[in-house]
Parts: sequence; C-alpha cells; structure tokens
Amino acid sequence: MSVFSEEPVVDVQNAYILQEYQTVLGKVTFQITKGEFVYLIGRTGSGKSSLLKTLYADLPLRSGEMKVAGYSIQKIKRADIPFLRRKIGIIFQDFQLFPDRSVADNLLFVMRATGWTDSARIKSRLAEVLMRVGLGAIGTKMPHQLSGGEQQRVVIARALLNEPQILFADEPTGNLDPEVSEGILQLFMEINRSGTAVLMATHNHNFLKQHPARILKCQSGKLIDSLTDEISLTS
Ligand SMILES: Nc1ncnc2c1ncn2[C@@H]1O[C@H](COP(=O)(O)OP(=O)(O)OP(=O)(O)O)[C@@H](O)[C@H]1O
Repeated sequence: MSVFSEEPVVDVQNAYILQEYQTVLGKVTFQITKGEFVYLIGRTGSGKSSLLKTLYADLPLRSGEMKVAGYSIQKIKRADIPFLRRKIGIIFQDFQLFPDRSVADNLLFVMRATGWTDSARIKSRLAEVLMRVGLGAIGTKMPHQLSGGEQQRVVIARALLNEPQILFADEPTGNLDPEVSEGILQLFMEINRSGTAVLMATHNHNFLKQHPARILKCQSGKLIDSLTDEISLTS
C-alpha cells in the first residue's frame, strides 16, 4: 500500500454481529476514515453495544470481515487483543475507574500494563492527558471525590494515554445530567478535531440536532448509514 493512501480506521465488510449465536445485526458494511466523528444510534436492544464489542474484540466475529486500526478482527489471536486495545480507546457509561486507587494510580495502571517504563515520560504524559480533558492537578484525588463528569473526563484521559486512532464510546453521557453531558460531548469533539476518530453510541438526540455528524443507526437487524440512507430520529 502506498504511504499516501489513507487506510480507513474501521473497515467492516458484510459482518454479522451475534449474541450467543443469535444474529443481532446482519450484513453490516461501513468504513470510518481517519479523524471522522460518527454517532451510533438505535433503540434499546437494537445492537449498538454488540457492534462496539465486536469492533474491540470483546465479542467474536464469526462471519464477515472487520479491520480496526490495522488489526483483522476475524483473525485476531487472543494474545494480540491487548495490542489492538492500545490503538483504540474504549469509554463506557459507568466510568469504570478503580475506586480504591487515586486518579494518577488509575492512569498508571494502564501505562504499566501497556509498556510505559520511563518515569519522567510517565509523569509528563499523565499531566498532559489530564490537562487535555480539562482537569488540572487532581492526580491525588480518589474517584469518589470527583463528580460524575470529572470521573468521565478521567476515563477519557485514560483512553487517550496511548494516542489511539479511534475512540469507541458506549453511551458516555448516559449517567450524566444534560449540562455535564454537553461538556463531555464538546470534549469528544475537541479530541476529534485534533485527528482522533470517534464512534459514539448515544440515546441523546439533542447531540445529533445541535452537533450534526454522520449517523449509523441499528434498526430491525440492519445498520443504516446517513451517508447513503435517510435516517429517522423519531422511530
Ligand atoms: N451478554 C448477552 N448475552 C445474550 N444476549 C445479549 C447479551 N447482551 C445483549 N444481548 C442481546 O443482544 C441484543 C442487542 O443488545 P445490545 O446491548 O447490543 O443493544 P443496545 O442497542 O446497545 O441497547 P442499549 O441501548 O440498551 O444499550 C439484545 O436483544 C440483547 O438482549
């Protein structure tokens, strides 16, 4: 491949998304290019989380092809999954920080697990990602001393540590009030403007109206794409 051609960050061809051998979504085909911002919508139980889990190799892909950040998901070996996860960032609704560790220790845990060893670089990267998400010197605080919005910012900082090509966010504002949610969306958009692609599952249709972007929608066992299809936000 030429160094000038842009390989998509996500390339899905005719994939079947399964939960315990039941097809949740069939014939899924789409691509996400570098630096794109994409919403993922659909009713509860329509398959958003299942699609995201398949993309980050938490659910097996048994039919079709998926390439994520250069890794073939249908072929990936268990031992390579941690390497895939270094190239992507995953953010959930329930913040998933270790409650018994400080903010800095939560981030350090990931850095140590992903091969960071130089203590000066660790320290500067830690400060850098916390600044990036709008949090200053809160490294010594425990998660319970932070608001929900601040905890989600720490989670986003953690996801940014290894400069991922794409962030997969599964309802990242589901547990936050509207004002705080808007701030978190703004943060995702800011991160996106600096070149990181984002695929965000959300039920918050205000986001789509106020900050329009491409939409993928899980509907009746299929994935429809605003690039090619008319998408209804009401059904
Ligand atoms: N662990 C599981 N085992 C078996 N079936 C599951 C499992 N998780 C989800 N499902 C089923 O897969 C389908 C898709 O669920 P999924 O969680 O992907 O939907 P979703 O669009 O993310 O929903 P929500 O908006 O509520 O998060 C549903 O029918 C659900 O019942």
